Amino acid sequence: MSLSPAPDHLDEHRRLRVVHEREAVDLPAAQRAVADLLIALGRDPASEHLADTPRRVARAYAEMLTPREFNLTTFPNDEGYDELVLAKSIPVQSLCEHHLLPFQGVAHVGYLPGERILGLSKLARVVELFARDLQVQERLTKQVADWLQHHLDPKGVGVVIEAEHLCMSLRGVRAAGARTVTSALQGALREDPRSRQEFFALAGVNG
Ligand SMILES: Nc1nc2c(ncn2[C@@H]2O[C@H](COP(=O)(O)OP(=O)(O)OP(=O)(O)O)[C@@H](O)[C@H]2O)c(=O)[nH]1
Ligand SMILES: [Zn+2]
Repeated sequence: MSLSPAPDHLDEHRRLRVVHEREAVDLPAAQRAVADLLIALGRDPASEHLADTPRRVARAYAEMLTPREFNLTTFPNDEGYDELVLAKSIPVQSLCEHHLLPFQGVAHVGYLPGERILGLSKLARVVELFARDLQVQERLTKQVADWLQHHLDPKGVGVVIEAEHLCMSLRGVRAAGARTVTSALQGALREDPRSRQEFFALAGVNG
């Protein structure tokens, strides 16, 4: 068996440019708002220590809320691979929409291929596409599963996210170390108990 794809095979690679459709962050307005917040917190934004803080914070939020663009590259599933493909422990960093504090952890994203298989890195890119937003973990989990089902049209999709929310560890209930687990399933992983169990076993979660 040759490891290099035949030239006509290369032509069948399909790329879909994925860009996010969210409103761009208004940096000057965000900067003014951070300066106002510092004043409200009893701090002096004109002091030498804090002079650059509004600009830094505005840029930090803009970065955390802006996913990178990417190509969704798929390949024909010529060998008819029909077992699970699972990317485990993809880092997830997002912002809780209630407190604007980070939540972070890992995502396990799997699918049962149909006609096409996906470039492996794209599973992590899809997680980032939805994580760089103001989120709740449940919505993030479901958006990743629904998007993959829609764009890849596999036989099934499974997503598990395990994350620690800083709003639950630094403040409020102060339950440091508590991790929240959410899952979203589509297609055969949702309908077929054996596939579902296999997905949760491979992801390391008791389904
Ligand atoms: N379901 C869900 N809740 C979240 C998520 N992130 C944060 N929360 C919760 O959102 C809730 C907001 O509750 P509120 O009572 O309005 O806010 P709060 O007074 O700051 O709540 P405490 O955190 O309990 O002090 C809290 O229970 C948070 O733990 C998430 O991703 N999913
Ligand atoms: Zn929160």
